[in-house]
Amino acid sequence: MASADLVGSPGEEERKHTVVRTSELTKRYGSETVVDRLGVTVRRGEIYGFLGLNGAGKSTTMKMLLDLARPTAGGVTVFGLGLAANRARILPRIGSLIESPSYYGHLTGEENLEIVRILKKLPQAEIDRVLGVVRLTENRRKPVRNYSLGMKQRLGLAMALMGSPELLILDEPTNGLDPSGIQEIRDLIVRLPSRFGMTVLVSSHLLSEVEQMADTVGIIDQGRLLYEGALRDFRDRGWLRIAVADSASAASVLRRAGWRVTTASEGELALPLHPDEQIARVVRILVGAGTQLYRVEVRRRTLEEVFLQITGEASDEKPVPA
Ligand SMILES: Nc1ncnc2c1ncn2[C@@H]1O[C@H](COP(=O)(O)OP(=O)(O)OP(=O)(O)O)[C@@H](O)[C@H]1O
Repeated sequence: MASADLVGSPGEEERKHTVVRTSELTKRYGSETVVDRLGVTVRRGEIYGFLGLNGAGKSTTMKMLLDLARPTAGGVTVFGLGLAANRARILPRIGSLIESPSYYGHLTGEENLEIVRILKKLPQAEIDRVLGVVRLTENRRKPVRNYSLGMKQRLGLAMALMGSPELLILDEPTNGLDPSGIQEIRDLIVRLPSRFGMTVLVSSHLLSEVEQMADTVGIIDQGRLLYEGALRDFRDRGWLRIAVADSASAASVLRRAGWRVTTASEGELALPLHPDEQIARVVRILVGAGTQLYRVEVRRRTLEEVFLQITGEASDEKPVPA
C-alpha cells in the first residue's frame, strides 16, 4: 500500500483550510527513528513555526514534505492530496529553502534566478518581482560570491519565491546570519501571508525567533510532536508570583485553604494564574493569617519556559504551574 493511502480521504473543508497534514509520519534510518508518528497540521495562510533542538527531526520532516526523503511509514497530504500519489501536481506549488541555498558563486544574482526561471518556465518579469521582494534589485548584477551571507540567504528566498508558490517551506532560514540579517529575513517572512496569500512552514531551534514570526507552533523533540497550537495560548498562560516574608508558612496557609502553591524561591510563592477576584481572595487569606505580603505579580510564560517544561528540562527554580 502506498504510504499516501494511510492518510484519510480529504474532504472539501480539508482542501480549503489545511495545506499540510501528516499522519503517523515516520522516518527510520537503520534502527534510529528520527521522525516518530508525527501528526502536524498547517493551515492556509498561517506561519507555522516548527520548533525543536538540533537533531529533533525538523529537516527530515521537511524533506519528506518535499519528497526529498521517503517516509518509512505514515503519509503526507498537501493541498488535500496525498503526496505519494500526486507529486507532479503538488511539488510545483511549493517553494523551499532547505539548508543553505544552492547557487553558482561566479554568476550574478540575476543569472542564478534565470536558471530557476528557465527550469520553472516562468516569464522574465518574475525575476524583477522576486528581486524586489527580497530587496536585491540593486545588487542583481554582482557575482553571488561577493554577496554577504544575508544577501545569499535572501537570494535563496527569492529562488523559493519564483512562481509564487502557495506553500513555502523554510528550514532554519536565519541560521548563521548576523542580527540585522536575521531581522531582514524575518521581516520578509512575516509579510508573505498578507502580501501573497502564502502559507509558510518555517523551522527554527530559536524560540525567540518562532515567537516573533509564527501564528502556530509545533514543538518537536526526538522526532515526536510534543505540542501543536496557537502561540498566543502559550503567552496567555502564566502564573502568579507572591513575595512574602516567610514563604514556607504562607504556602502552608494557602494549601490549607485549598490552593495549589509551589515555593518559587526563598520569599516567593508561585500559583497558577487566576482571575482577579480569586487573586483578591488569595491576598485576603494571606493578610488575614498575618503574612507580611510585599508584592503580587502576574508572570507570563515565555516560550522558552514552555519549551523547557515540555521537553522535561525545566529546572526547579522556574516553576510553571499548569
Ligand atoms: N540521511 C541520514 N542518515 C542517517 N541519519 C540521518 C540522516 N539524516 C538525518 N539523520 C539523523 O536524523 C536526526 C534528525 O535530523 P534532522 O536533520 O532532521 O534534525 P533537525 O531537527 O533538522 O536538526 P538540525 O537543525 O540540526 O538539522 C539526527 O540524529 C540526524 O543525525
